[in-house]
Amino acid sequence: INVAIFASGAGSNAQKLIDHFRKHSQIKIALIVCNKPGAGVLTIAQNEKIPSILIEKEQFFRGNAYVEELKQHNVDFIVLAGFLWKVPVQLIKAFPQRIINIHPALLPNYGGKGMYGNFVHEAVIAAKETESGISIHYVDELYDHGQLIFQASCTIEAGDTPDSLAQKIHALEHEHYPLIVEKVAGELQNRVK
Ligand SMILES: N[C@@H]1O[C@H](COP(=O)(O)O)[C@@H](O)[C@H]1O
Repeated sequence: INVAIFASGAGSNAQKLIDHFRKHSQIKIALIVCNKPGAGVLTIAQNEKIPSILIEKEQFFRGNAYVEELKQHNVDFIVLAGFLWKVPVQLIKAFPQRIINIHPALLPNYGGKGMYGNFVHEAVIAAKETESGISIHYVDELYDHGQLIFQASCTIEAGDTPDSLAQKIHALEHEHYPLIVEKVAGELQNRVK
């Protein structure tokens, strides 16, 4: 199973996924797709010698959504890891039940357009929530909306700030995302056999 990681930021989740699947016999991180010039994840791709493509808005939303490029890299499964653009229907149709995303909050709360990075943690803390967490879900036409696959939570202590909460959330993401990708992509492997 060839996996493409879509990311817009630093790429800490991408790095954990690359480390986890480095010696994996069935699942390979085959491509990094990024929409932000200079993003940290592009440096990770270079260091790891993994092909990467920098995508343009025009072609992504009004062109072929890079479906051809993904096919050229024999991509079977797409993992969003801090990718900030909504996935166009064309791409969802080309990869049915083969695109998953991780969101740094307990969906269905604190999801949707504009709800990313520290904006999420600020909103969670402002609402005086006592817990937060991560949500991994299949991607559909709406932001942070598709069928849930997995959630894990952490408590919010009195002194927590958006930054300290972000640290706790990243720890949960790095612990669980590689294992969930392995499980879901592994099931795909059995489906395509
Ligand atoms: N969607 C969110 O964006 C962040 C990306 O972090 P990184 O993987 O680029 O470090 C993660 O917290 C993820 O949940």
